[in-house]
Amino acid sequence: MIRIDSVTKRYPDGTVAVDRLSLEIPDRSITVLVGPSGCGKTTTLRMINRMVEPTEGTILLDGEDVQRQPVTTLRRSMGYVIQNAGLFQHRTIADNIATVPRMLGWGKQRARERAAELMERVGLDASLAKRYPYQLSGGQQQRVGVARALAADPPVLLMDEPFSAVDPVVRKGLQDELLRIQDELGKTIVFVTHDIDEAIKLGTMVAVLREGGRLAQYAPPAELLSNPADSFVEDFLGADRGIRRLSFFTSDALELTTDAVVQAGAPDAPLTTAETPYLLVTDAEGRPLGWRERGSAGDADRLLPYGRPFRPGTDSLRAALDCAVLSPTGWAVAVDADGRVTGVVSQQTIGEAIRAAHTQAETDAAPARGEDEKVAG
Ligand SMILES: Nc1ncnc2c1ncn2[C@@H]1O[C@H](COP(=O)(O)OP(=O)(O)OP(=O)(O)O)[C@@H](O)[C@H]1O
Repeated sequence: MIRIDSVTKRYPDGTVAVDRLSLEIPDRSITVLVGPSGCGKTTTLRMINRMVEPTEGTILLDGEDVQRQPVTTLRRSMGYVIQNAGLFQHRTIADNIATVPRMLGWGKQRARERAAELMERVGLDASLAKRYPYQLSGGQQQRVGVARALAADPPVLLMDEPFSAVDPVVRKGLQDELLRIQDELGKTIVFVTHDIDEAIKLGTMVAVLREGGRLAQYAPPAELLSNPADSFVEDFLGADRGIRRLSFFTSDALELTTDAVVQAGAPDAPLTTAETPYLLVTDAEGRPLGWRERGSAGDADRLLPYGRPFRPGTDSLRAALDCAVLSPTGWAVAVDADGRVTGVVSQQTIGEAIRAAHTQAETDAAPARGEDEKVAG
């Protein structure tokens, strides 16, 4: 575990970049440092691998002060990824990835095999191995940066705004890839970003820093969204935190109804509990085609679009609500992994599920707060 214990960094010109920061960074999870420009994120990250030395305080790695460890040994246990990847322009992709293994004395063949293995892991086609960085897109270069940092299999990855320079679509791909790699490899990752949405998506724990390098809040993302510590954190989280919080609630408890689902060509189902004036029409395989009004013939070309369906359990309540809001009927369509309709659900039912999820979250949080009060008392 990495423990940052009351660390301060004062640069020679007097700038206090980090002010008495304490953080326990859990093993095998992603901890995100987020905050406005100049709040000391990069300085904090660089103190972990001693590219910057603290003025006061200690940083412990597995209980040992990093100051007491030789810099080279320390850095070998920590992969480092930066914005724009920082690749060696005169070396091929494979050689870039194999840099650290070669430095560690691995043979050429073994290092090359490791590079090929990592290219596959980060989603790069093997045909790119012999290219040079300038022959790759920004997103591909960033993947190479991640592969290079993983090459010697270090337990820790330090990532400084690694995805900031690419467009939103590529960025989303890189974030998803990082979460997948993290699931497979279980690294301890410290990730710096100024983008709160990225922090909320990636972080198991999120440290929000404010200017002057002071910690504003350290909490799991769902807790940040539900209980921002103060107005600074609240402003930093942005306007629609209530909606974003719904991403952390599962949709698997939503009560779906199949009463309003009919196959193309079938007559209306009798009015039942699902008293929607619309029926969802599916094809013979059960895939959604669109909505038709009760009593209408339901020609395929006159159906109302059903919007984007959601998958109960896999997708969150936010996704379910989004489907319902986008649907012209106000009902969301639920599908299984094969895209077959498993039922429909109204905005009203989703609203009830949201209220129930909030109540549950508060009940779950209450005993923990009680414990705190006991300790404080
Ligand atoms: N070598 C240095 N000498 C003096 N001041 C520095 C030095 N490096 C950083 N600073 C200052 O320390 C503060 C924190 O900088 P740091 O780069 O850690 O912030 P950051 O949160 O990573 O910012 P950004 O998001 O803009 O990259 C800033 O005020 C910066 O100007």
